Amino acid sequence: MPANPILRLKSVRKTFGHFTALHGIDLAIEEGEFFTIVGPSGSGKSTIIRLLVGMDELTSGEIWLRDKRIDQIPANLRPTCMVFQSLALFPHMSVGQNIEFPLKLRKIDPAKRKARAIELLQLLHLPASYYDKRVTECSGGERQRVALARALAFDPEILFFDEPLSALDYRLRKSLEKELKDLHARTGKTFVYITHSLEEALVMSDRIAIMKSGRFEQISDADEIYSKPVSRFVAEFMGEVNLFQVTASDGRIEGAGLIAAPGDATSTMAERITAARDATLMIRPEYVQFLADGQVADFEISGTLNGIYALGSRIHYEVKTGSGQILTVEKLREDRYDGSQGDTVRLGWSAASAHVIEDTPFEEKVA
Ligand SMILES: Nc1ncnc2c1ncn2[C@@H]1O[C@H](COP(=O)(O)OP(=O)(O)OP(=O)(O)O)[C@@H](O)[C@H]1O
Repeated sequence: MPANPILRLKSVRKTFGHFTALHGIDLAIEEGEFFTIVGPSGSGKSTIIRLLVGMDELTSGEIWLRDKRIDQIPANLRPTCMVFQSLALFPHMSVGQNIEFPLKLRKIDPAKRKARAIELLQLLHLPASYYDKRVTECSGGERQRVALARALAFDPEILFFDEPLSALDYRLRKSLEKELKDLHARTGKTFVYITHSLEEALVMSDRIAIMKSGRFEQISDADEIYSKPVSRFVAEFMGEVNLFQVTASDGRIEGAGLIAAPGDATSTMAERITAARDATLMIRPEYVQFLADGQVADFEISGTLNGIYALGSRIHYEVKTGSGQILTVEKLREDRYDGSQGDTVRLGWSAASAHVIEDTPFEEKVA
């Protein structure tokens, strides 16, 4: 729970007829944080943003901006700002006029407006000469920057982003991700960003909320979500993963052909597995080793090398176990495993690199 939240959602529910899009969610976002909400299509990301900026009404619950309740305040009076997915720049205006628009609304005099617009162009790495350029003559990436400059000209308390990069090509998206992160650091503003792209979330965010069917499954930093997911859903959403349904009795872990070496390393895990109603052992592909003859590991499993896939700098190996499960092993190109399809292999990993998922859904509690 953040110490100094700028934005708080308390039991926010949203229904459309009989359908519940948000199930009473709680959330607190820290001042100056880059907070990303990520989840599959239809999980409720846009619904949250629409409620936050006032484009739609809550069914029940409250939204607070610092110590002020804002859910009943009309959109145009909320001190927040949204960068739309479709940019909504004024096509008949120049870049400068677009950026200055919010300042003009506030009746700031022309010389000051222009100075601020040029400052913002520079902040967004656009040349000052773009001030007189027509928006229609800008590229897609440049328009995104102009839209961001205009959003910053509003000087909002919080900037909301609704998938602003989704329409751009891969290279441009990658470079704008880094620029947005950098912009966040330079402005010190609070950014709330929604995306269905996990990669985007990982590159930019201080914290990530994973959404599923109108609820948050987990809210944490990227590292924790990746290495300690609270559910199978989060584990799989965060990338390639090997999962084993396991049970434990008398300190021994069993399941799906796994061999767990008894001892200190696995006994704490065994206790957690015994206590859990439904436990899954998780190991990411990059932590799995091909074991040499005589080599031992905390966890071991045998199988047949089923496929080898070169992915540029990395190689993925698919191994089929005795129970028919397909496991993935990832190696860097320089650490490639020297084997061929059809080989019998032994895989192993340490208890420290594995994680037990107790499959209890997570809800952040807000005081
Ligand atoms: N006006 C509406 N009337 C009825 N159902 C709606 C309405 N708006 C959203 N929904 C439903 O609410 C759920 C959440 O929608 P939302 O747009 O928030 O999802 P999302 O996570 O943003 O998805 P995407 O990534 O596809 O944009 C979906 O099942 C959607 O069909």
